[in-house]
Formats: sequence, structure tokens, C-alpha cells
Amino acid sequence: MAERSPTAAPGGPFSSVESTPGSEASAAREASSISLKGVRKEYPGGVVALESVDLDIRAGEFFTLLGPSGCGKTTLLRMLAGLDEPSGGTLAIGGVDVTDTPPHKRSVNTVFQSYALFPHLSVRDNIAFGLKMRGMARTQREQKVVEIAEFIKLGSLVDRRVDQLSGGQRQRIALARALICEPDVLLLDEPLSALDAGLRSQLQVELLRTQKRLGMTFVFVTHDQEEAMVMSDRIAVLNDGIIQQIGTPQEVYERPANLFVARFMGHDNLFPISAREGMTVTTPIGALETEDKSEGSVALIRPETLELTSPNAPSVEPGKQLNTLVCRVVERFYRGSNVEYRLAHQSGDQHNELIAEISNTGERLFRVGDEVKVEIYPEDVVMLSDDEEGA
Ligand SMILES: Nc1ncnc2c1ncn2[C@@H]1O[C@H](COP(=O)(O)OP(=O)(O)OP(=O)(O)O)[C@@H](O)[C@H]1O
Repeated sequence: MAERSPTAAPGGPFSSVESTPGSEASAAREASSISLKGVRKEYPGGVVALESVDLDIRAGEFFTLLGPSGCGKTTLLRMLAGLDEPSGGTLAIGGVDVTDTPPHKRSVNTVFQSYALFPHLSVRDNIAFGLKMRGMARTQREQKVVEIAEFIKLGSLVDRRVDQLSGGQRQRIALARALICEPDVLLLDEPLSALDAGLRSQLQVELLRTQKRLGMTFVFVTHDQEEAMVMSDRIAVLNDGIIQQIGTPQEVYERPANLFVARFMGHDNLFPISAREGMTVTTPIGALETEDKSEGSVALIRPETLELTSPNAPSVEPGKQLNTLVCRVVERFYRGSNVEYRLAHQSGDQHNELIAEISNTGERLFRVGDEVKVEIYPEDVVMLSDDEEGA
């Protein structure tokens, strides 16, 4: 692993001079790929938090571990930090095996949800803490604090006391403190989950911009699928200590690997398939044409792909064979840029619900009680397996 010197001259990644490809900073970042092979964690008492995890995270990637509470996200992060030992398997950073390397010898830093700032120290001293531990001289530490304060736009916050800061400000200080040591890898354990929605989305943007400017590898933990999609280059979805899918946000959302991933990504239009003949599948909302040749026991229809019109309106694409249903609007949720409709569909004595998300183009909205025609393109009927990895 490339240990970067804490006494590096000014002009590092936080100075106002942008690093250029091929520079020392970008070369050092190449040391930040992560590789896990067969990593397993069993806690005393027999709880298996991770089953044989294989994972390759690329240098400079914003990589997110996503999954419900207890799925093993924090355990995985703690093992990358060296705070927990794997019960089996190997872990490499920058191509170097660090399975047995203690935390302080790994070029890794962690930002926790709880900020973990020292209340008795000033903001400046909190930020410079890691540099002091490494023995950097005071004048150099102060120079670094000035650089990072400018980089993360902390302004006058550095002159405050920690107990005078809001939650969002504390989180930015915690980020500054983790970044100042210029680790190859930054681990972030639900760092934004204590913040209110507005501040959270503002810090999401800041965090992402910081990561892209530094080219550092970020491994981010969240249980919020929207946050994962906004932030990540790639996402690993975990359940019960097993990776269910690794992919870009678009892949994981549009082509979930199985029913668990689809539900976790927020999908509701999921219909069991009772029979298939050629490209026609039988579901509780009727026979649907699909263009998906893959095997599957469940049909997924993303809510934004539904086309809604009045029952007598012409097809949205005359000449193309679309799946057509007649439904009734049972609920409407106005969200400004889009509108969500909950639709009831009756087929014999089968009653089903569909959700449609329609972008708000300023046209007349349907009302609760209206009958609507729903058209679905065959390419938007996606086949899913209901088998979970490891189940
Ligand atoms: N020190 C420990 N001893 C025993 N079991 C543990 C320990 N730490 C975690 N576990 C168990 O391991 C599993 C994974 O926990 P982990 O904290 O990694 O999950 P998580 O996905 O980060 O959850 P959350 O989102 O709630 O933080 C859980 O079943 C948990 O109860």
C-alpha cells in the first residue's frame, strides 16, 4: 500500500491547484482499489454477519453498500477499516493483502453517523487531530487546516467550538477530519442519516463533488435506496450477509437481480407469473406481452413506464402492440414535478393495485374515481426471479 507522507508539501489534493491526470496525486489514488475474496464474519455466539463475500471496488469509485438493518453493512465496513477481523477470506487494498494489517497501518479513514468529534477540542484541533497523531509540526498542520477549510468551504466554522455547531456542520467537520490525512480509501457509515431532508440532499451533493475532485475511493453505507442511487457509481445490495446484486444505480433499479432487490429498490408493480407461452406471460392483471426472453417467475413493471390516458383516447403509439388495461384511480399524490397514481385493476374476482408515476407536464390531472386506460410497452415488462442469492 502506498503510505502517503503526512508531511507532504502544500500543493496536495486540497490546495487550490487542481491535480491533473498523471500527477503524483492521481498516481497515488491508484493504490485505492479494494478486493475481498471469500470474506466471512461469524461473531461469537454464532451470528453469521457475512457469508463468503467476493467484491472488487475500483480505484476512485463511489461504491455503496445498501441493505436493510442487520444485513452486514457495518460489519463489512469495519473489516475494511481493520476494526474487526474476518473469520475467513482475504482483503486487499491497492493490491496488497491487508487482512492482518492493523487499522493505523491502513491508508483508510472512517466517517461515522455519530460524527465522533472530540467535544473538548476546538474545531481546528478536531480537524488536525489525525495529523498531530502522525507527528506533523504545528505550522504544517495549520496550513493543512486552512487548505481543507477552503476545500470543503467551512468558512468561519473552524473558529467555533464543537458544541456551537449544528448537525450538518458537525458532519462536515467530521468529513474534513477524515479527509485531511489524505487516506486512499474513505469509509462512510450512514454519515447523513441524522440530518433533515434538505440538509441531507445538500450534503449529498457536496460529498459527491468532494469525492470526484479528490478521485479517492469512497465506500458508503446506507439503507436508503434513493440516496444510494443519487450518490453511487456502483451499488452492492446485501441481505442476510450475502450480496444479492452489484451494479450501477440504473442496472440495480431497472434490472433488479431478484424479488428482494426489486422490493428493496422500492418497486411495487410485481406480479407473479402463472404461465408463459412464447413472449406472453399470464399474471393476475391478465396476459402481458414482454420482450424479455429471460426466465422469471415475477413480472416487474416500473411505475414511470406506465402510460395513462382517458379510456377513449387513441393509443400513445398507434401501430405498436401495447399491453392495455383499464383501471380506476383510487389515490393521487401530487409531488410537483411528478404525480403518483394508485390504480385499481379488476380482472374477474381478482383485484390488484398498480402504481403509476407520471411526470407533470401541466396537462389535466386525473382525479380519484376516474377510469383510465393504462398502456405498457412490452419492453417494460421485465422478468425477475423470486430466488434470493443464498436462499
Ligand atoms: N459485536 C457483535 N456481536 C454479535 N453480533 C453482532 C455484532 N455486531 C453485529 N452483529 C450482528 O451481525 C449482523 C450484522 O450487523 P451489522 O451491524 O453489520 O448490520 P448493518 O447492516 O450495518 O445494520 P444497521 O443498518 O442496523 O447498522 C446483525 O445480525 C447483528 O446483530
